[in-house]
Amino acid sequence: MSLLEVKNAAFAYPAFSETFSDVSFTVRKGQVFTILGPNGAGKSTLLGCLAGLNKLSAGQILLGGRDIGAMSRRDIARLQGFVPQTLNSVYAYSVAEYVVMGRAPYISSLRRPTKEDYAAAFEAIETMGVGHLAARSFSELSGGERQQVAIARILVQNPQLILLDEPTSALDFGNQIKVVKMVRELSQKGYSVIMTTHNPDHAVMLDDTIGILDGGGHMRVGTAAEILTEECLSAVYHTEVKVSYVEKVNRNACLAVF
Ligand SMILES: Nc1ncnc2c1ncn2[C@@H]1O[C@H](COP(=O)(O)OP(=O)(O)OP(=O)(O)O)[C@@H](O)[C@H]1O
Repeated sequence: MSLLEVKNAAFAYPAFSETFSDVSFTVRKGQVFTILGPNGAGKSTLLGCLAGLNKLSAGQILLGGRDIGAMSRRDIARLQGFVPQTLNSVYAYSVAEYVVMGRAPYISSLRRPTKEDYAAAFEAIETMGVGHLAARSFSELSGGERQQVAIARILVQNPQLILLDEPTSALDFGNQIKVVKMVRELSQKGYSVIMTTHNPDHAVMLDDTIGILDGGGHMRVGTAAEILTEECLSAVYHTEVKVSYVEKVNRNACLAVF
């Protein structure tokens, strides 16, 4: 059984025409599914549907075999962690307090986080290389630092499926690659990951399944070799793209003609 099954999904914001329709794909344990597509194509909206936050107008999403529309937030959170694109914090939580909240699906409302919960939080903070930020206030962090801390919180939540909405958007060149490598490592450990990105090279590096939204509400699903072609990328991004093998890095690179 697939961990996630998306069947003929469609979504429309109230009073708007459909953002996307007839989107179908499955994600199994350990699989990375990268979502590409131009600005406004519906990547974040689709991720919101997969997280159970946006209600489909047609079709069905099954998480662990259950219709996500019929699941409680707590049940969803035990299986799935979501890092949205914008990370606001109204309260002045420290990074450690923010990350330990990832344990919430396992802590009853009457219990405070234990030493073990904090130990798991500090381990995740170290894994993300942000140990130096542990005592800082989350609301004072830069956008990129918040993204890294938010991923640490998801690691503490220990879900089977991790949804990352543009996890590299605010990151410098080195930290982008660090996050892409971490996604690959998570999949090797058996986590399933769905992430959106504006950089097709990230999909090349992850070399797994890709769904590309075309800006007209349709999603094409396939392997990196099937989707990351000059024809497909040039058509979807409305700019001439060349895909070239680069021996020095031993992979294809997607290059915009300038
Ligand atoms: N709350 C809303 N009400 C109405 N329309 C919305 C709402 N949120 C988003 N949209 C519209 O839905 C479409 C898809 O938006 P979405 O944010 O999902 O795109 P995206 O592919 O994630 O874009 P980007 O790459 O720019 O982040 C856009 O046309 C956007 O303007």
